[in-house]
Amino acid sequence: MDEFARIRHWTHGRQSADMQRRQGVVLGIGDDAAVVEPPADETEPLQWVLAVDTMVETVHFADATMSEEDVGYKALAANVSDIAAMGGVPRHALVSVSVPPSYGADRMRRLYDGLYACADRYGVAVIGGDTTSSPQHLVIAVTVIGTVAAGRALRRSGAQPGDAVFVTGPVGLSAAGLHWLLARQNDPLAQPPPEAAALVRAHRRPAPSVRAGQLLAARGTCRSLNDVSDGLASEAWEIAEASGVRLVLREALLPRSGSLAAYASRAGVDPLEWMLYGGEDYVLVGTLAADDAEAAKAAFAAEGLPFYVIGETEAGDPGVELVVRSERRGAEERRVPLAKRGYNHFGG
Ligand SMILES: Nc1ncnc2c1ncn2[C@@H]1O[C@H](COP(=O)(O)OP(=O)(O)OP(=O)(O)O)[C@@H](O)[C@H]1O
Ligand SMILES: Cc1ncc(C[n+]2csc(CCOP(=O)(O)O)c2C)c(N)n1
Ligand SMILES: [Mg+2]
Ligand SMILES: [Mg+2]
Ligand SMILES: [Mg+2]
Repeated sequence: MDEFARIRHWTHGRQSADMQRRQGVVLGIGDDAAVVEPPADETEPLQWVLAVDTMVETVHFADATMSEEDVGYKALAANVSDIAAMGGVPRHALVSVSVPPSYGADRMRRLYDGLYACADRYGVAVIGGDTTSSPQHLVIAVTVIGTVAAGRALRRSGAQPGDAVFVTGPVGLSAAGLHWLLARQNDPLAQPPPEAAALVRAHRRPAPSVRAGQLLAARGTCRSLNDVSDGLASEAWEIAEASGVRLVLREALLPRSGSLAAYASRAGVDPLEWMLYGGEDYVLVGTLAADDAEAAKAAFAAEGLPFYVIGETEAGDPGVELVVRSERRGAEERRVPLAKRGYNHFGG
């Protein structure tokens, strides 16, 4: 199959005309560029929210860690998560792939099966992309375009002293899943522990907090927001530096997953390492006015969504601290500074 036959094989007839129409698509895949109608919202004016993120074979995934479907799903989900982290509604996606000889047309078709599954899950219209060959590794870069009510986009920079710090889901599962997948690679006969399925799923099929981001944008009390790609500590540091505040996280308040605890104990690893520094969780971390924390939690619960208050902010030099969980009741609170560490493509 040549380049053009491949593109057709991967994308032709994959999304309903209805879904494309709902997102204002006038002209989708097939011309020099896509054409979309700006969405008309009857209640309030909108602004565009735009993001791009890339995944590279051997850096973000490998044959041992992800299926083709998983790669396509996660490439779009990671971008949808950036739109969620602004409080936006994801609408359109452009997909750029650089394809090595090891990925034939049918392997790529499976990648698009996963990508379209994610697109349908979040109501995103795939409207175009780009295709090149690659000498060795697969590279996929997805651009997502969304909207937010004008002036309501949630930034990293609005945290104020006295805010409550929250997360919209548990952290550390994806890193634990990756740990298991890499361990299995070295010992293919190893029996999966019972908790492996949940951890591997968290790694392969992240569930971006899109509805949560929208609820937060609509509340008007959320002052800062970020999504967790590089690890909770690193994203908390980004909020601290952008806002000029200190974030104080409490170990005892961090959501604990039974699967994570069980696997960490089996692997002889402190689960806190994965929770703080693992990354690829694609939950949201942010701050909101402390007096709205209880009501926000209730509003989330009413929609079946988790919301965990995990600490508070303080005035002072930007930084992140952890209040360590004490073994003894009534013991004096012990704080440790958290390193500005996490996944970083160039070390440091
Ligand atoms: N090569 C680049 N050229 C221009 N802007 C960039 C480039 N790389 C990143 N940015 C911008 O820098 C900011 C931070 O990007 P970054 O990729 O660190 O955030 P993220 O996408 O939330 O995190 P991650 O990529 O780890 O998931 C964004 O505004 C992004 O648009
Ligand atoms: C095979 C393999 N090795 C390592 C990792 C871990 N990893 C890669 S990128 C990243 C942070 C997010 O990326 P970005 O900052 O580019 O959004 C993490 C935690 C993986 N997923 N697969
Ligand atoms: Mg990025
Ligand atoms: Mg982000
Ligand atoms: Mg990153």
